[in-house]
Amino acid sequence: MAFYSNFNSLLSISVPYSGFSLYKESFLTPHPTFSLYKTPFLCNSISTFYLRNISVDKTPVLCNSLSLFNTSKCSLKERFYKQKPDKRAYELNSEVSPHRAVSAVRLLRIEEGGAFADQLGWRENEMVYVERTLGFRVRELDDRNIRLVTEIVGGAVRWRRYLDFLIGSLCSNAETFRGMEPLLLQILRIGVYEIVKLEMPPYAVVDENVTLAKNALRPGAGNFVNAILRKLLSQKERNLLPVPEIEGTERTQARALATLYSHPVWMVRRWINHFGKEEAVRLMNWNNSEPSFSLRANGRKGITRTDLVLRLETLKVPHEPSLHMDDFVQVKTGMQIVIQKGLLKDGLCAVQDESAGLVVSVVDPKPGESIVDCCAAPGGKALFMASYLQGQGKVIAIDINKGRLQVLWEAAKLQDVDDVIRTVHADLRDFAAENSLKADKVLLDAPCSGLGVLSKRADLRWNRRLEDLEQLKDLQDELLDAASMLVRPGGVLVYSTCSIDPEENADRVAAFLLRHPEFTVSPVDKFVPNDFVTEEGFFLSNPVRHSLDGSFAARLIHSFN
Ligand SMILES: C[S@@+](CC[C@H](N)C(=O)[O-])C[C@H]1O[C@@H](n2cnc3c(N)ncnc32)[C@H](O)[C@@H]1O
Repeated sequence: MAFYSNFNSLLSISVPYSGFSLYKESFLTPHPTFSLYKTPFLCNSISTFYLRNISVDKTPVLCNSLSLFNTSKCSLKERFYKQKPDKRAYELNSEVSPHRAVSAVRLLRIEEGGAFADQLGWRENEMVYVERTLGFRVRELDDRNIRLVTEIVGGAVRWRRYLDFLIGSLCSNAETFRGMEPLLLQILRIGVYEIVKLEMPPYAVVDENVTLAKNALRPGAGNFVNAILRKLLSQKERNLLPVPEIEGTERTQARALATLYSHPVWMVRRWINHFGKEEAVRLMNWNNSEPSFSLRANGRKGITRTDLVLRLETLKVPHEPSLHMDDFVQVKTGMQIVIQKGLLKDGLCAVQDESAGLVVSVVDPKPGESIVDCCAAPGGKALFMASYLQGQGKVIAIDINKGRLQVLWEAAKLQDVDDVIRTVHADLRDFAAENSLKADKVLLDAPCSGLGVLSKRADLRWNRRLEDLEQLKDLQDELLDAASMLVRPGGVLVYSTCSIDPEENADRVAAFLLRHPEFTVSPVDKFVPNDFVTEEGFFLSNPVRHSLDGSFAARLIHSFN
């Protein structure tokens, strides 16, 4: 049995305080369109929290999962009520440091699945969440504040496991840490990250985070933050910060490394297994470093790399030309300025990692060709391929996700390549079964673990599970089979991922070739620099070796008969 919830409906749930996370997860897993609306409030050890439905469609809410909460200890308002427009004008609180307040709320939303850690810049509606969560207004953020939010949020997400290890070691017992309310934990993570990793002036960090906790929660929360951060400072000043011991069995060593370098244990074990301990540590260091971004000059709009460099110089954005791709420029800092000055909005350039550009080099698109991009959205590679066609030929961009496909289409218009792009909203497997289309070139940029892009996608490491990899492998095989049906005799099939995991890459290609003897490997050495070519003739960019995102591509040729 189900009842229905509308957009913006709120559901309130009261549970024993210590079980907050468990109850919340039990509800959110089967109901992904809900997210935590407000920090839970605590009264007599009962925590009441609100979940908001963010789906625009009516969402069925299953009574089975509701009954999860119907134990003797907890109560649930099994009634939705429409959220009233919030007409309250929140009062300005000028005591609270605005970038810390915004960072804490953004961190909270990332953990609840309502925001992404790789968000650059500022979204107009973000202050609404901040005010609702904190119950007051904070001062306007200037450019420096916005940069700090990006840095603190990215860092606190990357270092989450290590920060929690330190915070846990400073709590009087494990229960105190486990039962901590979410906003309080985020404030502590910010404080610990600022002291330990950013080495910011420590007493200011303590004062500012205590003020935030007092105002956003209650005076007792401020005292708690004060106690934890002061203990941490004292340990740091005496060089006594706890360090996980890397000793014992392979498993315990992997656990300690996972804490020290802040990654999930299963990932560390897998990388030690595939690449060895030293390479795994180098990879984790890369993932924890501040990401740099690359811009691709849009030749279709007549913009050369020299033009782009001139614009970046005028804007005083530090940059370096790419060593591997003629149209690309690396930008270490200052992406905020690039966004604000409209370079992306005007379609003059696009944010694209060189590793993604090199995958397009492996496809080698030429004017007049028909190209199918099987998993095309949000469109980085499809748009770059389209720019090579110079108005002749076509790129058929297929994707199962309508919203992301719309993003691709809007970008195609901005970048002036919409004349050669056609979008198709479909499951590739159905499309291949129902269409007799045969293209010159087919790119399958498959859904993957994304383990090659963890420096840019800071929260991804915490969202991936080992089981996901197994499921992805099956999907990748199915999509490869489907993509192969769209290649003409003598045509090219490129399989790519943004993963460095051999099981998603070379192993998938080997399994495909066993099922499809009509395809053979065409080595990629004619298309990318030798340094990126593996022994089997595949393309592989390695974050540690090339200082780029990790990605993989295999070029396969269909026989003529
Ligand atoms: C790695 S992303 C593609 C990135 C894209 N090529 C780019 O350069 O921006 C994988 C895409 O596969 C799409 N996808 C997943 N399963 C699919 C399916 N069965 N059929 C078509 N697209 C699918 C996802 O929606 C996602 O947009």
